[in-house]
Amino acid sequence: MSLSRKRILSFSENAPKRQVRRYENIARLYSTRSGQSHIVIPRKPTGVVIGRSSLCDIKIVGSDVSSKHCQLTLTINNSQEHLYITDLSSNGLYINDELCGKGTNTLLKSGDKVGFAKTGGQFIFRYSFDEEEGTVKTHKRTFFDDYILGNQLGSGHYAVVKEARDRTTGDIVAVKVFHPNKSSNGDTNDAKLQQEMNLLLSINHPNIVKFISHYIEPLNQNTVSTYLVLEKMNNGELFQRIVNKLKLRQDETKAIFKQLLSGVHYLHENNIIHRDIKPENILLDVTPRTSLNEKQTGPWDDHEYDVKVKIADFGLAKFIGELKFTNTLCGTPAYVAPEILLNDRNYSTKVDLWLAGVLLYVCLCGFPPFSDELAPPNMKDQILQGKYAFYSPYWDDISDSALDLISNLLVVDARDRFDIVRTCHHFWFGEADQQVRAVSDTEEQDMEEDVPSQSSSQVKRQVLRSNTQPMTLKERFTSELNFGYDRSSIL
Ligand SMILES: Nc1ncnc2c1ncn2[C@@H]1O[C@H](COP(=O)(O)OP(=O)(O)OP(=O)(O)O)[C@@H](O)[C@H]1O
Repeated sequence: MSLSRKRILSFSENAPKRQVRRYENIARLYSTRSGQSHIVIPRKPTGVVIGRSSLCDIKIVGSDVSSKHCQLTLTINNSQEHLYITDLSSNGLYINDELCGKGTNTLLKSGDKVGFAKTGGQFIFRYSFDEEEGTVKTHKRTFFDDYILGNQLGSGHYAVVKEARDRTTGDIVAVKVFHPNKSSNGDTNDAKLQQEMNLLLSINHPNIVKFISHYIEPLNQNTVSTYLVLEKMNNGELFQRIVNKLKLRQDETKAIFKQLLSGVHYLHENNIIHRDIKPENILLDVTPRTSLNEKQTGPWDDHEYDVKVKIADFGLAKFIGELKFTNTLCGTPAYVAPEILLNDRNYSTKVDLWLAGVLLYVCLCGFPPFSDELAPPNMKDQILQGKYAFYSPYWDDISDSALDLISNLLVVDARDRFDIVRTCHHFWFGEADQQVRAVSDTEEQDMEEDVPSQSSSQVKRQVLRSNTQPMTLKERFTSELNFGYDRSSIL
């Protein structure tokens, strides 16, 4: 008889007066020491206690093992069984060489190393359904089955973002780990959510950060953590590019916007409204130039061969809840469309065009069109009234056609605002980059001919009040750094 069989017997023998009940196995602990027996864990609904006492369900030996060292508890989450291990010991329970701490609950994953104090031995934990072929029950793969988590890339309001490596392909991805949420109870909303997730998973466009997969991992009996696996972008955010350069050239902005609007168009065709387009959510992948003779794909910096622009964070409300998402948007209103501020539930895809207008303004002059420095009125009222201007000297060298486009995007009444198709076809995009790069007298003449007279009346060039000074993104970023960096409060 094998030693592991003996362990099962010791489990059954602990209930001599009751009917001996045999439970199916749920997992095994494989000893890392040769000669030491493995432990078989039964699927006992009331939990399994492991310790030195013969009253335990599973008895283990070791001078510093506590009489009740730990308890394993079975939970079912999203139709999936998991075991939690609770540390009851005085001398320590170790998971993956880390001390758990008395009273703590830890979710066990296949491959975890479990140590019982110093003398109780070390074991590798595996769920039975991970290793038994032909069983009816299939173990839904967990995030940790598929990926190895790496360094943190950053953090936002709702999540931390980490790098991870695909265990099978070796591909590097970005993983958004959302702050823990209450676990669901499998109601009909789950089916709807799953449907919406499937739509997000099907989104495939060169200017949208690819959504690869998602996992809902239980943290304990009541909470879950969602892992969103995303294509990893390698060169940071548009935000940082604007901060580094103070503002972007017109030709560069145009090349970035052509890509960005192509992504927005695709989202709108799929009935997805982003609602949070801002420089932090536009990520970049830069391919360096191999030599200065290599022809660039666009008006990029000298060392850059190509800059790919991708929109991140679409469909976020699905993961964090509609109310929380809208509240967060309205908490940092520089980029919020008026209809969202007014809590109009009938908002449309036009919301994203307002945001594109704000972003275009920021790219070209380096500061946002609505801010408290420009008060009165306060920022919220500036947005609700559509009160902004193209201040001299910041906008002096920017072509009228760019101003015309912004004027057609920052329109409070969404019905009168440009939609994505009109925006993509705006004549600013047709202007030759060469002309825009260095504004010349000839160019100004050419553009005057281009600009329809009706649009030029909307262009509001204005001289700033003498006591007003708009703060650039860079100045906001630097001053926030001095007071402890919370980027979410910058814009
Ligand atoms: N797919 C990705 N590839 C590489 N880095 C990413 C990716 N997604 C997010 N990041 C980085 O992770 C950090 C946090 O991103 P996250 O989206 O959580 O926050 P945010 O968009 O900056 O703010 P919030 O979500 O609060 O609006 C950012 O610095 C972002 O650049």
